Amino acid sequence: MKILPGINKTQDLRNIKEELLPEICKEIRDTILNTVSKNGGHLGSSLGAVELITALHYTYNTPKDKIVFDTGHQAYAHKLLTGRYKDFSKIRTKGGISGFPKRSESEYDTFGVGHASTSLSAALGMAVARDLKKEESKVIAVVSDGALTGGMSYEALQNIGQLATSMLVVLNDNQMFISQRVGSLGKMLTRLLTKKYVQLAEERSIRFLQNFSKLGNDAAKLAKRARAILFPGTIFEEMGFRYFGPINGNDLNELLPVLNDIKDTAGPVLLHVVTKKGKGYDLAEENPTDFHGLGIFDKDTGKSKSKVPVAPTFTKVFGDTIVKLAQKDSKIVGITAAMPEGTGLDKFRDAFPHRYFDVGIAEEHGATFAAGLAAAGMKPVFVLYSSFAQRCYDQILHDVCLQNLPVVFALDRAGVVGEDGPTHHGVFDLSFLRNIPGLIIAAPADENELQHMLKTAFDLKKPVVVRYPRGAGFGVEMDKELKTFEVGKGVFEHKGKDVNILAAGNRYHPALAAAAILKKENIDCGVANMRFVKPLDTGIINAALKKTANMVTVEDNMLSCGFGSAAAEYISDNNLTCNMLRLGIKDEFVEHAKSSELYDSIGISPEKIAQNIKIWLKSKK
Ligand SMILES: Cc1ncc(C[n+]2csc(CCOP(=O)(O)OP(=O)(O)O)c2C)c(N)n1
Ligand SMILES: CC(=O)[C@@H](O)[C@H](O)COP(=O)(O)O
Ligand SMILES: [Mg+2]
Repeated sequence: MKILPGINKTQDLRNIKEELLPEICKEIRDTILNTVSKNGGHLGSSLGAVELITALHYTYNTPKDKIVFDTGHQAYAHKLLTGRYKDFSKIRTKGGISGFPKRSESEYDTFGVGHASTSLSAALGMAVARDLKKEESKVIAVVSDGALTGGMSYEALQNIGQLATSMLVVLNDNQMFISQRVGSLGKMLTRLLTKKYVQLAEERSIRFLQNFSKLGNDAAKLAKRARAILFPGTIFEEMGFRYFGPINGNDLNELLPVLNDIKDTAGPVLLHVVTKKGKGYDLAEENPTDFHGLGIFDKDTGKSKSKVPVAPTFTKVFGDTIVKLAQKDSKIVGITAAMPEGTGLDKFRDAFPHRYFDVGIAEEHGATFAAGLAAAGMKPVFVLYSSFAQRCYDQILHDVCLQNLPVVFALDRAGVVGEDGPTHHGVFDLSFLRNIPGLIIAAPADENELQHMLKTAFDLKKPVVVRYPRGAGFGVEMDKELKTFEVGKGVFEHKGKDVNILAAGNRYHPALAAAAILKKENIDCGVANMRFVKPLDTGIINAALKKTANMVTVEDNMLSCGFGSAAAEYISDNNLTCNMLRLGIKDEFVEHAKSSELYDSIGISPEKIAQNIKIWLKSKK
């Protein structure tokens, strides 16, 4: 008889005898593996954090005590222990529970996550609120080694040290990001894991303290400083934390007594736990990058069961093209914020290791680092997911565009991304970038255009954003030779006499399909491939309006301030006569579901574009 299905709230867990916890952890692991193999999702981090999450809920009085997860891709065990066992089979599916902690989903989800490095700030806010309200509760932030590389984490650490309020930071150190860990912080953590080193450093510190004890108060200060040099774990201590660890975070026998011991410690405490990414599933332990986040797969063999796309992904085309361009230009350097595989920059890394930079989960730094490289004559491309580019708005504006520095931003995962949901949809970039003077924003229609657009971006010697979606291309023919597009010029072949669609980026091919549907109903619909959102091809707008006043814009971005808005601004500023329908994302966050389902529900799939146009044209008569 299974125990896990009977746990509906964490008090049920706490009522269970400690000896049964390993069995519960096993059930959690089996459930995670079975479900992720069917639904896809974040496997390795979740498997690695099973004991840690179980021990935290067992020790602390949740939900009164608050656990704040960082990034949230490791929290499946938390979902299973907090009343979502039954819903777990629908995780990441349309209408099902989210893959990330989400406040609207459960009182146990204290803070919504998806983007890294927020846990320390959010947990501090909760701890301070508790103090101000004179309440009694504990606050625990669970942050992994990767998330700790993000700048926000340091901003929070120094503020926590300053405020010195009681809270626990659990550093879940699995020595991995999605890819191999990078950065000097990781090196420091690795040193801490070398037990011999730790013991030696501790002994030396104690001897040092004893030798200087006759110096009174000064000795303590001196000794503290010396300890920081001898025992690097004390970087946290120097920032105002009491540091405990490292302990084995996959061993309940180590976790439970330590958590119990430190539970009531006043002030900021940092507990360093060491876990194994993919724990309990050999294939994931051996290959944590492939099993970080994945689609459906056969759990016996680990082989993907997702349909193999016929066309190359945009990511692959980016990777291949950047290598091609860099072979001819030694000034091209590539930057990623901890996502070499996800962005396709791994190919560039392997070809040009000295021109490749993984800056960690540090998008803000990455953008200004690129600006510095450009200021010194290099040609940087910073490739990142559109939604993570939200992190570096000011760096793009203030450090790159204001100085007109030639940085190419390749924004992968622009538009809806599917099952990761609202934290990850890249549907804001056109809106938040379009207002930056001097920035060129390109939205290639397909994978063939992407390769030409990347060449164009470097040729322009200006700040350029090239945005393209997640997943496979449209299967169009790929030109062998790269060419340069004329900036701000699109393509408008067939001009419709009943209506014209102006399409941005990957909505061009669906718009063509929509026009074909409309043709069957005797509606003559033209389609323009805009290629650039800024500068806008206003010649296309003029040409379209010469044929008919009926104009439709379509984009996989927010309607507010997006591509359609740009067209509307031009029409209004020039007193043009136009009946306009703008298709895109209304003023709400897009939930998780398959991308195809989302295109449909937003109204920008071929069928829905055609249907929307038909209804709209009818309403005009
Ligand atoms: C701001 C931001 N940038 C990038 C990502 C993509 N991302 C998700 S998990 C991850 C690696 C996280 O490493 P770590 O925090 O150590 O957690 P682990 O995967 O090892 O459990 C990255 C880069 C993100 N979620 N948020
Ligand atoms: C948690 C996180 O931010 C990443 O793991 C992200 O989910 C990866 O997305 P892709 O699957 O699109 O690479
Ligand atoms: Mg990690």
